[in-house]
Amino acid sequence: MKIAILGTGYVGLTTGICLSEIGHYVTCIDINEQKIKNLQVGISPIYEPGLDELLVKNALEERLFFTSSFSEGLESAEIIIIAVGTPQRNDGAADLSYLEGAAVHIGTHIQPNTVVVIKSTVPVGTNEYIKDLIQKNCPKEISFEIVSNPEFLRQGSAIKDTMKADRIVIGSENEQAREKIKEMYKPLNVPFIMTNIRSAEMIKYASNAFLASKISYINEISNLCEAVGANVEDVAKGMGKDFRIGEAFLHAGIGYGGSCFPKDVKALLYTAKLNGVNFGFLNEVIAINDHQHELLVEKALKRFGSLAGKKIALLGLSFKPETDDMREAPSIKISRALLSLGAKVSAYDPVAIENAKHILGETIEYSSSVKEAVNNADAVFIVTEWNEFKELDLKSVTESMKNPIIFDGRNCILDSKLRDCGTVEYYPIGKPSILINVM
Ligand SMILES: NC(=O)c1ccc[n+]([C@@H]2O[C@H](COP(=O)([O-])OP(=O)(O)OC[C@H]3O[C@@H](n4cnc5c(N)ncnc54)[C@H](O)[C@@H]3O)[C@@H](O)[C@H]2O)c1
Ligand SMILES: O=c1ccn([C@@H]2O[C@H](COP(=O)(O)OP(=O)(O)O[C@H]3O[C@H](CO)[C@@H](O)[C@H](O)[C@H]3O)[C@@H](O)[C@H]2O)c(=O)[nH]1
Repeated sequence: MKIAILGTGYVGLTTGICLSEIGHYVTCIDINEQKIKNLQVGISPIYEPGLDELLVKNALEERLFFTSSFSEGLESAEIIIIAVGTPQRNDGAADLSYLEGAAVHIGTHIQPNTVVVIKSTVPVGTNEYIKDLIQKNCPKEISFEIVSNPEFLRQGSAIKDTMKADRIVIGSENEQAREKIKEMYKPLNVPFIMTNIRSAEMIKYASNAFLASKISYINEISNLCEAVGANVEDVAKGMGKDFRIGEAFLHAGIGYGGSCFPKDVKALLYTAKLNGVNFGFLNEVIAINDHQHELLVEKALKRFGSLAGKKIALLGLSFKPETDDMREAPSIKISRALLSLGAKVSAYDPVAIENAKHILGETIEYSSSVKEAVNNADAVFIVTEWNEFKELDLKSVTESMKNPIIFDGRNCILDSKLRDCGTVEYYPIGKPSILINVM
């Protein structure tokens, strides 16, 4: 099939790669000309292990193309997928302006009998609104259908999540359009969930808000564990083995971040408010998460009394491992809080430093290795659970620090590693601190 995708962000690009990988001819279009120029020579705007190789492979096999020309990209497309951003507005609602821009371009170039798919995360009612907008921008009356097909991939494992998805949700009011989208995904051999358009739109927000709630729940349990001397990891394991609860998304830590959970929980809350439904539960989910972001600084203040003049080494900047994405990363709030308390911050991340510089500028120091970041530090904060940090030679880390003190925001250091490292003070989340003094 010939498919056009609008947007070459995480979703547009990885969807384009996967659809071409299963044999379709895909043209990705973006208004950002520099992104397109880079993609045309095989340079990806995002980091994910294995993504560059697949990008180049599919481009060389002439099934994956990039253009900033809408006429070229939309010409002869049987299916047009919209994967543009829907960021958060100041009032919490989803900003639909990129979608509205996409509708104008599609209206101008769409051919009869095309199926337009909205993959961007959009509030209930948006598919109908965008269909009308496309129609209004068509030079003449044209017959086309709209399908809601929300995306559930995670950053860092987007290709795998798409190729081996748990389900594909197709929301449509039209039998032929639904069958066409089923056909497009058929080679993936993934279960389909067929709904009407509004339910498909709601499934996406309900899923993200549920996962965010699960994280806030275990984080609040972890705070209680600390207060009563229990271990949240054992508690999560004991809970998760019950198949009705499940083990996933029960890792306590410094709260969720990223380009989706924060904005999508707020957008669902906004939809509830708009429709007169009191969804106060979500306010608690957000409040717990905001507090978790402050936890490492709170713990350090308790330990040191004052952080003025202290050097804190931040290990990890991206909002999660295997991505260079800094959107809503807890490291941003943590850095700013430390700076406001007079501390110096020295940060290391395997891939996110360039993106972090766009947000934090030169307010913090950037190190090119863990060794450089921790040198003479008063404390280490582990902010992102990169494998590199799990595998650290802790003895050499603590020996080069001024004080061998570690605040682990992701509980990623094994007890056995701590026992082998000599003198250390280790403060995890939701479980007892470990204080080892071999002197
Ligand atoms: N990032 C994720 O992991 C993820 C997962 C599932 C769903 N989503 C949802 O998918 C959507 C896209 O997310 P993202 O992270 O890929 O976004 P992004 O902001 O990283 O990328 C969006 C891209 O769309 C381009 N764009 C804007 N207007 C355009 C237009 N009119 N025509 C063509 N291109 C245009 C931008 O230049 C940008 O490159 C959002 O609604 C998001 O909530 C994201
Ligand atoms: O047990 C857990 C699991 C995750 N997180 C945090 O939650 C955030 C989000 O993690 P994850 O869900 O793995 O990453 P995303 O790439 O943001 O993916 C989410 O958001 C996407 C965009 O909507 C959806 O498509 C995915 O299904 C959904 O998992 C990160 O800050 C994680 O550190 C925890 O704190 N504890």
